[in-house]
Amino acid sequence: MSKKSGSDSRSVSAKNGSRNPSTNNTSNPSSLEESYELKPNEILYSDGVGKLTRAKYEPLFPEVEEVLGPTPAQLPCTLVWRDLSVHVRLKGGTLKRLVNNVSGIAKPGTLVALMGPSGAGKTTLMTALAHRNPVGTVTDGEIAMNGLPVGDFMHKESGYMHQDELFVEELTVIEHLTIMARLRMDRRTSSLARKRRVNQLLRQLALYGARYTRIGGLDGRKTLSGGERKRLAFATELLTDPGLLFCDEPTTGLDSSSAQKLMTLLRASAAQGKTVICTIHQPSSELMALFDRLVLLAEGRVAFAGNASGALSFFESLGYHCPITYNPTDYFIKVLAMTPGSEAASRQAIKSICDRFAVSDAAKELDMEIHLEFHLMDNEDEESKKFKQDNFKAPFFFTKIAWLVYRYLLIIIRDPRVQLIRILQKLAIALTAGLCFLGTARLTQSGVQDVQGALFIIIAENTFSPMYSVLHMFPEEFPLFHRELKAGLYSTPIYYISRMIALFPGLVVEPTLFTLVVYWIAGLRGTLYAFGFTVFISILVLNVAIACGSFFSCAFGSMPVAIAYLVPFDYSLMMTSGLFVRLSSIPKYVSWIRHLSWLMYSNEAMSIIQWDGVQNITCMQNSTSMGMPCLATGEEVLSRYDFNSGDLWNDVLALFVLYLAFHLLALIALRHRTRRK
Ligand SMILES: Nc1ncnc2c1ncn2[C@@H]1O[C@H](COP(=O)(O)OP(=O)(O)OP(=O)(O)O)[C@@H](O)[C@H]1O
Repeated sequence: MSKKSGSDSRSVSAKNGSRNPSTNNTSNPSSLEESYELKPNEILYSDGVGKLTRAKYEPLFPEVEEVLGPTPAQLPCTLVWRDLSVHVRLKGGTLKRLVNNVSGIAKPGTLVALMGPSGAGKTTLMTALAHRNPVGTVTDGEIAMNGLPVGDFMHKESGYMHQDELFVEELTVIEHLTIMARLRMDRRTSSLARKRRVNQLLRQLALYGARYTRIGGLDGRKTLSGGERKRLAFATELLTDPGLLFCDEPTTGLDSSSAQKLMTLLRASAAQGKTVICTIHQPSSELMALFDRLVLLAEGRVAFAGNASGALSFFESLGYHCPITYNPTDYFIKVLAMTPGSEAASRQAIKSICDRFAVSDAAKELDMEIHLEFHLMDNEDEESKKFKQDNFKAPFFFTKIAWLVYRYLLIIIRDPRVQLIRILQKLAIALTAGLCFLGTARLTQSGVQDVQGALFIIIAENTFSPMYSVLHMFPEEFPLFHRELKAGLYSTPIYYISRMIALFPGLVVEPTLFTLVVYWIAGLRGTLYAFGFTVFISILVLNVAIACGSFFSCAFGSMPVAIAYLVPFDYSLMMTSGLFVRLSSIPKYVSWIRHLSWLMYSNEAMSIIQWDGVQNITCMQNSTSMGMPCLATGEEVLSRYDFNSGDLWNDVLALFVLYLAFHLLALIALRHRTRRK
C-alpha cells in the first residue's frame, strides 16, 4: 500500500474519532473535521481530557508498513460507566461490596491507568467494565460501550490481557498466533489477511526473530523471556484489532526496560486510536508520563480521576504535599493505603479524600461528559444498536474443532521421544506378559486357565494405566481452557471433543500393538477373525477406560482427589469382572456393579471369541480321579465363568454404551465446573 493510502486511513480514523462528540468536546463535528485535516505524516493524539492535538506520525516499524501497509483503522471505542457498584456473594448469601458507586469514562486514543493500593478494587472494577466478572459477582449501575450496554459482545469487541499469561507451552510463537487467529478472527477474514495480521503483529511487537521459539517448556531449549511472553499475550489480544483493550498489571514481573517497552507499545496502540485501560502498581515517573488519564481508587471508591498534574494539585488542595524527592504515584498510593495499626484513621482519611473528589470541579466535569454519553446512547435507534451487536461472525463449529485438534496433536507430536518411549514401554510390557504365557495356551485343563489369564492381562493393561494417565489432563488444562472459554473462543463440547479426537490415534495404536504381541506369543486362537475381534475389543476397552478416566478427571478438581475416588471404583469393577469370583456367586447387593464393569463385558466377549465352538479339551486322568471338574468343550468353559456364547454383540453394545455414557458424564462434569468458577 502506498504512503498516500496510509495517510488516508489515518485521516479516516481521526474523522471517526471526531464523529464521537465525547472525543472532541464540541457540538460541531464538521468544523472539527476541517480543523483536523491531516497531512500525510500526521496523526491525532488525544490528551485524555477530550483535547485532540496533531503529532508527527512515526510508524513503529517503517519497513513493515512499506511491505504490508498500515494497520486498518478500527472502530473507536468509548467506554462509560455510571454509579457502578460491584458486590461479591459470600458463603451464606451475604453480599460484600468491593466497588462502591464509581463513574468514569475512557475515550478513543487514551491510555487510562487504574491505580490504587492493594485491595482497592482495581481488578474488580476492570473485570466488571470488561464484562468478565467471576461467577458470584453482582453488578449494579450502568456500563456502556459506544452507546451499547455491555454484554457478551465485549468478548469480541475488546481484548483482555491477564496479569498471568497462559499459553500452550509446547507451541512456537507462530503456531500459537496462527491458531489463535483461526479461533478469534471473523470467519469472513481471508487466509491471506489472517497471515498478514500475524506477520504484522510479529514484527510490530518485536517477536519476529522469536517466531519459531517454543513458548515454554523445561527441556533446556530456548524459550520466550518474560517480556516476550507479555508481548505475545498482547499480540494475541491485538489479532482482532479491538478498539478497546484491558490490561491487568501488564508490567508485573518485568524488569524496568521490558516494562518500558511494553508500556510504549500500549501507548502506541492508544495513539492509533484504541482505548486502553490498565491496572498498574506504582509505575515509575517515566511510565506514568505515558498515561493520559489517571483513576485513583481506594476502598472501592474513586479518590481522583483526571490527568497526573491534576492529581498533584487536587491532593495539594487537601493538604497532601508530595515531597520533591518523591515519585508522585508512590505518594498517592501511600496517602490512600491503610496504615497498619491505625486503620480507622486511614479509613477516615480515605473517605474524606473520596468525598472531596466527589464534589470537586473535576468530578462535576466528568459527570457532565458521562451524562452526555448516556444521553446519546438513549437517543440511538435500535437498528444501529443491533448492527453493532451482530457484526462479528465467529468461525464455524468444525473449523474450531479442526484447529483445536491441530493444537493438541502438536502437543502430542512435539516431543517424539515421549511417544517413542511410550510405545517401547508398551512393547516391553507386552513381551514380558506374553513370555509368561508362552506355549501355555493349549486345549488342556491348565490351558483354560492360562488363556483366561492372558485375556485378562490384555484387558487390564488396556484399562488401568490409560485410565490413570488421563487423570491429570483436565485439572492441568482447566485454567487455560476456562480462560479461552470465557473469552468466547469455543464452547465446552468443542474443547472436549477436540481433546478426545487428538488422543484417538494413540488410543488405537497402543492397544493394537499390545494385543498383537501378547496374542501371538501366548498362542491364542489362531484365526484372523479371533485375532481381529480381540484387537477390536481391546481398542474399545481402552477407549472406555479413557472415557471413565476423563469423567473422574473432569468431575474432581485435582488428581489426588480423582485418584481417591477412582481406586475403590476400579477395584469393584475388577472384582465383578468374572475372573476372580463367579458372577452368580456375587451377593445381590453388589452384583449390580458388574453392569458398569467393562472388564466383565470385555472378558466375556474375548472369552466367547476364544472358546465358542471349541471341542476336545483334554482331561487329565489324575485330575478327574481326584474329583476335579473336567471342561471338555468351549461351551463348558464359558458356563464355568457364567458367560453366555450368545452375548457377544450385547457385550460390544454395552461397551459402546459405557463409552458414550462416561464421555457424556465427563462433559456434564466439565460444564458444571466452568459454571461454578
Ligand atoms: N471473591 C471474593 N470474595 C471476597 N472478597 C473478594 C473477592 N474478590 C476480591 N475480594 C476483595 O475485594 C477487594 C478488591 O480486590 P481487587 O482484586 O479488585 O483489588 P486490587 O486493587 O486489584 O488489588 P491488587 O492490586 O492487590 O491486585 C480486596 O480486598 C479483595 O480481598
